[in-house]
Amino acid sequence: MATITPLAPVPAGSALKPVPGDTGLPLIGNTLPMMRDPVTTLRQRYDRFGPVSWTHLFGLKMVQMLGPDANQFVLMNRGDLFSNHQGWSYFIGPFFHRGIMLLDFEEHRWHRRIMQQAFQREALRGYLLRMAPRTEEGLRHWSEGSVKLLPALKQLTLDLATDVFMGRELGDQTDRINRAFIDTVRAGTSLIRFPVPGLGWSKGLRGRRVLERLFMDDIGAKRAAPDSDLFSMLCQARTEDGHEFSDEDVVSHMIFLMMAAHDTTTITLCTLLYHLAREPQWQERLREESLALGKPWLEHEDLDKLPGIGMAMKEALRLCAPVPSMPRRTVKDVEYDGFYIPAGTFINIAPFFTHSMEEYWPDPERFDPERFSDARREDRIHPYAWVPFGGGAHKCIGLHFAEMQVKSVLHQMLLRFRWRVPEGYEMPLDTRSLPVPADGLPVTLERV
Ligand code: HEM
Repeated sequence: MATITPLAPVPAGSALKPVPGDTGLPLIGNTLPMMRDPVTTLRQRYDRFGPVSWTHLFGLKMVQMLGPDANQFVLMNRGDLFSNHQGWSYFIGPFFHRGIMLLDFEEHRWHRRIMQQAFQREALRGYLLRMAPRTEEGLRHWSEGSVKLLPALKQLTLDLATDVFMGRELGDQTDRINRAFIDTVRAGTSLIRFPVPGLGWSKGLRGRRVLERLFMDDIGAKRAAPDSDLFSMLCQARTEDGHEFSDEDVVSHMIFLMMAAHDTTTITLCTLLYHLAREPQWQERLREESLALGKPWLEHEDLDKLPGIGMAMKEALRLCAPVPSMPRRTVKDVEYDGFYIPAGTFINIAPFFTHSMEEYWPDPERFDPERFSDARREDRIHPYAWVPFGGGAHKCIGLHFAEMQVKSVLHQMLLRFRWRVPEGYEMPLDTRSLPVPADGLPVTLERV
């Protein structure tokens, strides 16, 4: 077992403890086990070191702060101790710079107040109205038999995003834009973190340029003829005191938003559909709920009328948090749980891990949506035990959008298809970047 080494000496005379940890392998540290199996790796570290420890990851010295208390401390960020910009930029800065999640403190609050206008209730109602017929059109092309759900759902959510977000069809650009998104997202966890032609980092930079051009080319027309899509909403968004986004801001926010929305909802739908395939009694229960609603499409006022889907979605987000980690960097010396973390340290919190802690979640690997029923509400054990959308100032601004989209797609899937997987099938997860089914999630579809 590797020797335990302190992160940094504590200041003279301080009663604080140094953060314990180990370096892992030369050069790559603990990157590979963390990418291959983050939950087991973090569990081993938690059992060995406790909730705060450091190691080398992705070329950095990084402190893992594990469990709900750490989530709360970091996400609430009292005293502006942690920078989002410095944490996330290391991973995705070249590809998503000036995205709202990469802004800090006063500047972030300024942008968030403007962006909030595009996520008001009325705007959301409009997005759902656009989304529902699009979903139906997409699903109409799905045929019975064997289907890989990951690519099919990715295509569906991208089609939805281009309409609901951009207000237009991509036509023959679809594949190129899809590729650009995948490349920008994947580039963040490249092992080679500089541009080498053909490798991830270069592809990510090229993806960013493709997306910038796509939005910049459209922005004049959008400003001239606004509609109910998100791109228009960002162009029009203005606070009461008259603040609004520049063209460059709108483009950066659109690139970030498309990414933030596209992969996360696809992952949530994959997790849901996987568990519902393994547990047909749950699939039937949700289908009955959707049939009882008696509507082919969901409208905004229907969202709370499907309690089973609501619980199942929460459970899917617990079992597979689409944003598994949230990196930050300390901008001041931090004291946490008696430990000393100096300014300039990269830290990480890990919803993926928190959601699998048996200390908080009985039988954590089991798909059990009833955990979230009024009778049980296991998430109430700690306000930061269930954190798929983060918390504090950077809490996901699109969480209601995500809820709408997942419920809307699932409702239509339930009415149209039954789906199953072979007895004993377990979905392998590719956790190198955001967690996705490594085999594309093959299922058998039959019409209802
Ligand atoms: C199930 C789907 C989703 C999940 C699990 C999710 C998760 C998250 C998480 C964990 C964060 C916080 C990251 C941090 O603090 O470091 C976040 C931020 C954000 N999300 Fe989501 N998200 C989802 C869907 C969406 C959608 C659909 C949109 C847009 C339509 C969106 C837009 C954003 C934005 C703009 C931020 C940054 C907010 C800020 O920094 O102020 N997300 N999301």
